[in-house]
Amino acid sequence: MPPHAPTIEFAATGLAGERGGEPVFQGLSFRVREGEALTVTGPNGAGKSTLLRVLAGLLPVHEGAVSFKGGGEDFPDARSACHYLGHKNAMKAALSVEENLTFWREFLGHPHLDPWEALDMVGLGDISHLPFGYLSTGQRRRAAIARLLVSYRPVWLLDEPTAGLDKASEAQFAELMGAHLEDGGLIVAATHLPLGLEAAGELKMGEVRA
Ligand SMILES: Nc1ncnc2c1ncn2[C@@H]1O[C@H](COP(=O)(O)OP(=O)(O)OP(=O)(O)O)[C@@H](O)[C@H]1O
Repeated sequence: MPPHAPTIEFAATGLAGERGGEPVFQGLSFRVREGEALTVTGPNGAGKSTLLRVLAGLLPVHEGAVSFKGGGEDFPDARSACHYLGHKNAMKAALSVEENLTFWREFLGHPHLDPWEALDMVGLGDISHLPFGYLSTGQRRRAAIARLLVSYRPVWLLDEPTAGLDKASEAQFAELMGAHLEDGGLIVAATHLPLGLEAAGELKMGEVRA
């Protein structure tokens, strides 16, 4: 990276989010810079998924702000800079795994790895021709993880990314996250499980509302 390149920074300031007109969290602030990871923890219903959806621009900011700096013309704001991996895998069951990734690569822009290359990285190279609907739960999650690799976005917002993965796939995903951080990306991940990210910061969310 050139010495004077701006530092990438993703931040929330005084953020509040709602669900169904009810407040879920408020007054939440954090800052994550390139190469850094933040894990979001808390009990069921604490608002982790709601927070990630607000950060991704999929739910409105009720109060406060989400900001992204240093992305230049390619990534002028938070919405354009974020990959969002939610609970659902966002793939069409009838299309092959490779066709799904080809669609996402074109849709999301900033093409990065070829679909076959990304599928190799998650250990699905041999079954890229199968309809997504034929895959096992863990294989589906790995295909969804490959989506992060076919299109480049500096911020990875991950909601329980390792749900359904076996130990070997968890370790493989930890390596992919590490490589993304080394490349100057950043990660915000909601999780109940350790993700194998060294030196990740932690944002603890509060108790479930009554
Ligand atoms: N569409 C919705 N309408 C109304 N309330 C909702 C809606 N979606 C979620 N909620 C409520 O918002 C609160 C936060 O839910 P959220 O899914 O963000 O929690 P979470 O911390 O991700 O939980 P988990 O650990 O179980 O995934 C919960 O009380 C939930 O019932």
